[in-house]
Amino acid sequence: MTDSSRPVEPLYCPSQGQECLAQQELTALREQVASLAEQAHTDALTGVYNYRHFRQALSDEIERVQRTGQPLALVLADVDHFKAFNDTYGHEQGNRLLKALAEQLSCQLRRLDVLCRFGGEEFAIILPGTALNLAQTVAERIRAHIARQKLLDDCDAQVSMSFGVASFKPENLGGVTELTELADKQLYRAKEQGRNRVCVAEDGLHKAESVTHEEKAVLFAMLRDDDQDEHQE
Ligand SMILES: Nc1nc2c(ncn2[C@@H]2O[C@H](COP(=O)(O)OP(=O)(O)OP(=O)(O)O)[C@@H](O)[C@H]2O)c(=O)[nH]1
Repeated sequence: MTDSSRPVEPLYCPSQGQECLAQQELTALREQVASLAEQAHTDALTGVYNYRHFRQALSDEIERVQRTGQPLALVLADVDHFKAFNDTYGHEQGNRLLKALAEQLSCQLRRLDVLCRFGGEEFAIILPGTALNLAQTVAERIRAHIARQKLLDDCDAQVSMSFGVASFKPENLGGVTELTELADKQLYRAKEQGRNRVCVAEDGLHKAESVTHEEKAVLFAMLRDDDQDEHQE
């Protein structure tokens, strides 16, 4: 049943007031969409970028390296003995520590660097246009900064972080996963060697672990030749 006494509102009224209202609604909607998009890329606890954003940003940067030949470095940073911190001071205080660390890391970086929470107590820092030796210097500076910082007003715990650094070169095969693994290996070494230190994937490691397209083609040709020789014998 319809209420015939109620005036039917047109979907669109070309009077100025209606247009204004529609414009306001559109603006509000756009803001909501932008805010949702931002949330999808932000870590809720620390406010830095999340893992999803990390993979996207690193992939974009690798593509840029392949186009421009500019250097690119990745740093993985992990809080030392964070479980012990949580056990001693509580999970909430652990959360506050992660927030404080994200702030300290971020204030040590340039605007174009990308700081992300990689997961748990681990952060990733993408350093565009940065060669390996410079990335090592940056990681070392951050390490020293964190180690001497009083991170929480109400807690005297001394906190340190370990760092793994790797760089991407256009001649390397692989992408996001391979570069992340390289940095992660170095982070593991830093932990093994006693923590609160920076370990770096030497250039030699890149070259030894990667094979160019040309080298691959030669290797396959050699294998095919061997195969044919075996069949002929
Ligand atoms: N408070 C808090 N704790 C977290 C969060 N994410 C992960 N953790 C804790 O971080 C701890 C990480 O422990 P481990 O992986 O053993 O590492 P660790 O104690 O830092 O030891 P090393 O890395 O070897 O120095 C675990 O106890 C997790 O529960 C978080 O968002 N908040």
